[in-house]
Amino acid sequence: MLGPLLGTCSAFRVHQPSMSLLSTGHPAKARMSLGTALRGVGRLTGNPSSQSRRLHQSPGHRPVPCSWPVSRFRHSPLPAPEFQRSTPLGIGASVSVRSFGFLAYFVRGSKARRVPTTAANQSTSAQPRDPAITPNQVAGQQQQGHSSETLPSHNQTESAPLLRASSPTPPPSEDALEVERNSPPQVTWQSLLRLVRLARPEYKLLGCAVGLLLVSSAITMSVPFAMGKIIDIVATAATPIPFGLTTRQFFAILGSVFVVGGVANAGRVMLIRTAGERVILRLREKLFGALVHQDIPFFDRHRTGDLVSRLANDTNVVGKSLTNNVSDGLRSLVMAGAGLSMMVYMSPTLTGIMLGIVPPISIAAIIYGRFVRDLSHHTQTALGDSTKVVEERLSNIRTVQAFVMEKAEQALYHDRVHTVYKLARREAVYSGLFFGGAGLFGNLAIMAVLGVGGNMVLQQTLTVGELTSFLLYTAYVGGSLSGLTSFYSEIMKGLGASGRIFSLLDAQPTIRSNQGAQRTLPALEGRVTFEDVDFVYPARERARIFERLSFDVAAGSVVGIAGASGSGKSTLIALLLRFYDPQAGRILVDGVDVRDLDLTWWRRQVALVNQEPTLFAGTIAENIAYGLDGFVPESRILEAIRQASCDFIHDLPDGIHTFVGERGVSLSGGQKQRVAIARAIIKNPRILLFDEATSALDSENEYLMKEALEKLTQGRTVITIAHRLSTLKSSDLILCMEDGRVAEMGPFNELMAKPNGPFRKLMEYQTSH
Ligand SMILES: Nc1ncnc2c1ncn2[C@@H]1O[C@H](COP(=O)(O)OP(=O)(O)OP(=O)(O)O)[C@@H](O)[C@H]1O
Repeated sequence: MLGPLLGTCSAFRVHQPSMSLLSTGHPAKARMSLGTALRGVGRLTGNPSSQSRRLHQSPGHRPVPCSWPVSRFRHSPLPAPEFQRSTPLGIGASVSVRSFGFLAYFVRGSKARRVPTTAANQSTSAQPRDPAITPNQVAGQQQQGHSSETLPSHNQTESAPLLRASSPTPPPSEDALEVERNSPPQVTWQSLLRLVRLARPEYKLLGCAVGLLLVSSAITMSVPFAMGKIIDIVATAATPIPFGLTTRQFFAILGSVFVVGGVANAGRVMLIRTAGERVILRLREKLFGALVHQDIPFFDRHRTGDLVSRLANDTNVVGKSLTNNVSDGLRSLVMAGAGLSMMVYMSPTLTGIMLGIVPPISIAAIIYGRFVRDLSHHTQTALGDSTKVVEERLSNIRTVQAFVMEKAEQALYHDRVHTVYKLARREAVYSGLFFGGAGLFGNLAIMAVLGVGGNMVLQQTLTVGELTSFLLYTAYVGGSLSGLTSFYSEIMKGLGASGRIFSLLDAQPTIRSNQGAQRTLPALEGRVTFEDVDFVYPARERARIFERLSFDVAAGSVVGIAGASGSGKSTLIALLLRFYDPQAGRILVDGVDVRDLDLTWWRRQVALVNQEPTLFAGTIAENIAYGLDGFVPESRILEAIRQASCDFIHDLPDGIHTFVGERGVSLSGGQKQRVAIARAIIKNPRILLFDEATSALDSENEYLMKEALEKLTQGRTVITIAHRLSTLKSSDLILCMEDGRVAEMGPFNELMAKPNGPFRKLMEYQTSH
């Protein structure tokens, strides 16, 4: 009796790889992985140089606004080990482990909901929020199990809010923001429907794919039956070939059917993936569009790393869950149903035995699997922490090397990776026991079926071929059930990811262009008035910046703003540009409240040169033309370069087509500032805002720039934030800021003539230090 049974077993083992090839649904399963995420980001990044060079070729082309920091993704969470994966232990292990996975889906599903964002999101922002805490302290605290996010902010100890917002939505507290960031999204029927609606435009592709899926699944499910028949034909000459076919004809037909199955499967995979990529493409475009239109308080609340992760990872998860996972789930459903029916058809007794053994073992496996999975989760978290160190230190390598901290950083990383190693080692031991046990019990279950089935063969109530078919169907059903469990958890992941995406898509900016009276002023003169302005930053509502701030800047005048660091000089500019709205009071331009102006029109009247000018990865020409619509002639760029005294550009080998690197890294601070000034000048704005725009220039270049700027400022209102005496001297009017209010205001000489005046004291302090 054992002979045929062992023969059956070994035949199964030999055939298993080829069967798994036929059952392409599972090997082909696309799971979210680090590689996928990086590929996604790679696509987003594109080739900046090639993109940027097109500026002057295509009218309407705008420079690439930014390049995505690929490094932020390098620590994307690695997928946790999946316990339902087939093992090299043979059929028993494969069947039982997959079956355990089926019952374990509740565990994974709930976990997927509990941990919506993992190391990827945490690790992207390792900046300490409390300025009093150094990076090393942060690192130390993280090592003790606290992430930088949980560090108490010094503001939390401050007294109750000084001001209440009069804006439509009250600013959320920092704690509330933390909760918002960490809380899992709501999974409801509406969100499920909304998720499904994303795939609606792809219904043609998906419909064809489902048709092909049914064909390929039907053919795949005929394999065990056909194999059983072949074994019976070969083993017993008495078994007739169906439909009176010859052996040759039988194999030819079988081969042709398999070819059809292969073609159908290939078509299914191609169509499904194409549909998935199209969903991802649309989602990414929509999401990026929504993000760039958000107001600045939104970006104060959300960390860039989180947003990038949603754009790259979550869109991918959603696209895949709607297409690949649904297709795989459907395939699993069809195959599990058909397989179980065939099992019952072949032998109800053996089916009963199988169903009696697997569920109890599966329940035990769920409990153990949960324990091992939690261990794995700890390992992933520790891995995320260690990745944070790498990312932060490598992106700030100049600081690390300048402070000769290489060895200290190495030691810190050593500690982190050793923690990961210890957890991973523990996980390896328990996982080994898990897989070993699962394989053993699976094989025991198979043995039981073989024992009973063997007896049935001896009693001639079952043929050897039928027993083989039965075992093959068992394997197929096991695999399909496993597919169904991952289908559930993938859909859950998709729902979680779509919830995070929808929350961004639904976010309504409080400051946007299509609100208010949307006025434009035909002849803007440029008078700027602050009238009793109260302001707190929404993300830090307990720290008042301005209280009843009032001043008036005449049209066409040059105003210098002085004040100690942190006195709110840059905040003035942020308010003027409507990055924020004041909670009380008004900001007027030519007597009109800026909130009544069309935002796009208003921002086009103003040009800003920042303290730390931001250049984008692209050429100098593209950076200068940034903000202009349509085709920009080279002559216009050269004129702006001349006006901004950017002569250094002509000495560069590629001139205005020199690539400036990410964030303009290949230019010096002074050169970047001059390019930024050219970028402001080319806009020909009515109001020019300089936020310490010449601070990075040496004395000679500052002098040259000053001369150039004097010409440029004629006929415009210019507001200059400056610390340097030389810059302030040439202003028509000086505003000296102190404690959120204008402490003093007047011409330079007048303010300097007051022996104890705040401005004079500030200047004296600066010149004596
Ligand atoms: N986005 C923000 N969210 C919360 N608080 C902010 C934000 N930006 C600035 N602040 C705070 O507002 C205050 C004023 O900052 P601001 O940048 O206007 O000062 P400043 O006078 O320009 O300083 P400096 O001369 O050093 O550039 C500071 O206490 C700063 O910490």
